[in-house]
Amino acid sequence: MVSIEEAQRIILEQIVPLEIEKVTVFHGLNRITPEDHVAPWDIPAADNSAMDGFAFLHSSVQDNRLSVCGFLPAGEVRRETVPPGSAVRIMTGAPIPPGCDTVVPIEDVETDGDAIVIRGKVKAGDHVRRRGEDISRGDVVIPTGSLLRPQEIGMLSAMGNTSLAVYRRTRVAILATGDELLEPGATPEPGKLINSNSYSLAAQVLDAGGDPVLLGIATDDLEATCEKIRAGLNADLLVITGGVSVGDRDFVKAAIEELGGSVNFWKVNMKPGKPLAYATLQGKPVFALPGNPVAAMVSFELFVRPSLLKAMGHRRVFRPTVRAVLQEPAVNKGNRPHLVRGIVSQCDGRYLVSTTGNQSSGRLSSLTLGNGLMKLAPESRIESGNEVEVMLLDRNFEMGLLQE
Ligand SMILES: Nc1nc2c(c(=O)[nH]1)N[C@H]1C(S)=C(S)[C@@H](COP(=O)(O)OP(=O)(O)OC[C@H]3O[C@@H](n4cnc5c(N)ncnc54)[C@H](O)[C@@H]3O)O[C@H]1N2
Ligand code: MOO
Repeated sequence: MVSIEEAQRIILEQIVPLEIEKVTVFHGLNRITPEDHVAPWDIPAADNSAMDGFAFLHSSVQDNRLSVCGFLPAGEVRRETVPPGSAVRIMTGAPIPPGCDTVVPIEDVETDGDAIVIRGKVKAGDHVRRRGEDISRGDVVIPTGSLLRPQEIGMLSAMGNTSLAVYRRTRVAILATGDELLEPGATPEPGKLINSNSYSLAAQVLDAGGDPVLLGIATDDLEATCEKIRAGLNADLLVITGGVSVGDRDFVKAAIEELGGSVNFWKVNMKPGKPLAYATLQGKPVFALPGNPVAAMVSFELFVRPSLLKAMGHRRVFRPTVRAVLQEPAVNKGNRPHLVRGIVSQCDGRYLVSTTGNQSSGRLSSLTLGNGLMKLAPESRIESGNEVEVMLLDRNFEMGLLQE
């Protein structure tokens, strides 16, 4: 049995970045750039006005008075020099005309016929945005390995890109196994239950930026399991749930081996998720996750999600962790590290955490009620009021609430 950390190390060592594809700029959102993006020109391209106002030469002002000799909207260029003692009415974004070095906003002047009188103090260079003050030609603006957020998408567009290279999305084939499973839409008869794992896992794949491919359900039969796994081999990575424990009808490991794959390890020292098997089949990583709905999702979080992200070029592949104050005692009587589902909240700048109650790994509501995982060491007890480390599964609880 390997530890969680050892399992992550073995898996992540084998994951290599996927190929690169070209996408339209805004489809690059949340993807990773495999190349440096260098500024092809200065932005702004010229000194320009930051305000709707009047442009003039600061040293030529006498008695705060300037005569107005023209109008310059954004999108136009004035080539004639503005004479000393004169000002041009200029709109935000218009290039500063020759002979000027300063802008005064409209609301800081009084009009007196064809002249303006500046109220208050104006310093030379005020309200002028300098050429290249955003980015300068030749700057590496977005380095290799950067995550493309909306601001990077805007910057790439400003740099003239209409398409760009990103790492391809990981295609993840998802297979559920078990004679007891029905697809959603059916009403469970005695002995049957609905396949929820395929959909929670597909959602986890989407959430990580991957591309899920649903293979359906394999019945508990070696041949049927082999056939379904074969159908998933054109994906980049396979995720199978159920049939990986020691039951008489647990065929997943045997099917992988039958198809020529090799199991790198089986069983991780954790609860839930212990029976996880990690295999390689035709060069593809195969994650055989336990069937219990919580075990499947928690082991996806710990092992599959970081792998997906690494394959898509990400370097930050692990969920954030915070220290939170326990609101009740937490006990792990077992001999495996226990990933206890918790409800994390914030109060007066501190994180608080309580458990989601019954931690059965068949109880999916232990995840729907919460937003974090705390790892309790074997045979340990942590008293209320002590701090524990919690991995945050989402940060929605930190968003500002609408006032009713
Ligand atoms: N004798 C032992 N029995 C079990 C052990 C063990 O060490 N010795 N381990 C237990 C643990 S821990 C887990 S976790 C489960 C995992 O077993 P499998 O991966 O073989 O999963 P199944 O037996 O196929 O299913 C377990 C459970 O989950 C339900 N399930 C399965 N697939 C789905 C799905 N797609 N959607 C929703 N629910 C699903 C299934 O009906 C079972 O109730 O084994 C323990 N047993
Ligand atoms: O470890 Mo199993 O994964 O508890 O349900």
